[in-house]
Amino acid sequence: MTDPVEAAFAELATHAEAVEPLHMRDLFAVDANRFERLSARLDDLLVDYSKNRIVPATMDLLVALARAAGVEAWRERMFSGEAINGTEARAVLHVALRNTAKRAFTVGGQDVTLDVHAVLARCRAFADGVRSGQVKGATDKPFTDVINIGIGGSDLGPAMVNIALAPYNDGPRIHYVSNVDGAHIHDTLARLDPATTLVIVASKTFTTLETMTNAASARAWIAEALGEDAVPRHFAAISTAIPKVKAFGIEEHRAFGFWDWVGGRYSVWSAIGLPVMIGIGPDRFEEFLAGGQAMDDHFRTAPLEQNLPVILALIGVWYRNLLGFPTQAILPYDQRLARFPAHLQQLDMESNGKRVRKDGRLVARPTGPVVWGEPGTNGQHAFYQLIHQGTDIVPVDFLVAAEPHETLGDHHAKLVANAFAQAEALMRGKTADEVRAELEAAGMAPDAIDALAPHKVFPGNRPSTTILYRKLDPFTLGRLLAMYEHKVFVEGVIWDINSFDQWGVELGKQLASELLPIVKGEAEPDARDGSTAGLVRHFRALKG
Ligand SMILES: O=P(O)(O)OC[C@H]1O[C@H](O)[C@H](O)[C@@H](O)[C@@H]1O
Repeated sequence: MTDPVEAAFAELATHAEAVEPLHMRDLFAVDANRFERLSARLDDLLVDYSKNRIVPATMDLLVALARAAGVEAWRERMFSGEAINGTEARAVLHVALRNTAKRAFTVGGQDVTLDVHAVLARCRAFADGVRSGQVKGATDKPFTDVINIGIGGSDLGPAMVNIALAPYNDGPRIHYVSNVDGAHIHDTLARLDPATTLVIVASKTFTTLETMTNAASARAWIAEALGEDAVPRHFAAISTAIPKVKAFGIEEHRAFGFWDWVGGRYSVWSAIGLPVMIGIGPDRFEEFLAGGQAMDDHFRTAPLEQNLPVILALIGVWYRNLLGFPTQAILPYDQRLARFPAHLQQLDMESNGKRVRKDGRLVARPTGPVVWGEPGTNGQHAFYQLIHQGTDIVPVDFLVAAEPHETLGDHHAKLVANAFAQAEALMRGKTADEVRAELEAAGMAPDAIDALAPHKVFPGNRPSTTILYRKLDPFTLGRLLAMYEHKVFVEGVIWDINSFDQWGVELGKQLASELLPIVKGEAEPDARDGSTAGLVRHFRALKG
């Protein structure tokens, strides 16, 4: 009997042959309702996917693929706390962290709701204390600055949210140090006064080399300036490994826990969000959580055909597997989403950058794309050339707010006009006839037109999805982030991979610990490969 997923892919492959030659210009011309047919919304949040290389029948076949892959059943398995992260035997329940409606979530038969809300209440009290100045440093001064020391999921999520919600930050300034490169912590500490600085060490495992190295340097900075006794007053920690936190010298009442059923890249909703909470306040942080939950409810209950994360995932699968596009650009026309592409890069590439299926067999087709991006309009003046006229097709997500936070002349209208113009240009393109007519009208000689015209042609038919929302407030940011999390989940289900482990980061860590004594000159590189040995020797010679 044919595998139903393979059968659905086979049908899609036949369909793709019919769709590939079609140009979106013509599809819009013949279907006045294409936008209505190929867009979906959740309240103010609109996903316009009509500028993609699909016809309505494509979505029917893709939804059939999702059903064949068991997306609905897997979704329930996730929400019901089953250990769907098979290689680590863990549940995947970040949705339980944004449970503002206090629904019951269980892991291994245990309701985790009380635990989640107990930690949230402790975070809330601590954040309020720091914000009001009740929680003070060792010299009785309130904290003006907070440094979050973490990396990966313990950095990107909160750092991204902090920038996104800057207009709501009415608390201390929040800084993020992640890289083990001493330049990062050095340049951050150089601007700060230890007497008014709180350091949060954020690490799920509390063993990560970068974080522990930076934490030790920050600890020495505090101890040197204010004395060893000041350390407990200037430190807090967020981790699933509370005994390790205590061993570092951070007191239990300053330690905020989370659980192994929260993946690092999904942890901003947990105590890992504490620096955000200190910045914007606990009430605003709860609005962010509520936004996440609103998207969870939508994802769990909306029919697949109208389900925003499912639609985004299916378009992703269509491009990756049927049309063979290798990357996905995230281009927010919202400057405060500057780190959103980097966060989604970790979310998507660490989750779906997998080559074996859940049962260990090699995957049948390509999995996660390379995810990248920068805010518009900046990217327009940098890399959009390739998106418009390069040889690879790059599917794009544009993110646009209807309302800005500031009323500054016509900045926002210009921003939005550019976003819509890019989507239109990618879709329409510019034909050779149009180019020639334009050049003729400008009075160019026929020979010169012949030479220049090919360079000025835009093939068009380049796909984009536009995500339009009222305003980038905490609630909306929560919805956007949860939407992409579920998108990645759905794609992982279709590809039959485990989206919740990350073994691919381990080998480099292992080799770095072997190479450290060699780099330091305490051991010789003879046993390494020729390149590594050569690099070590040249490095040693250069550093003198
Ligand atoms: O929070 P930590 O345990 O310090 O881990 C920090 C990060 O490093 C790891 O190598 C993983 O790739 C990430 O998923 C994780 O978020």
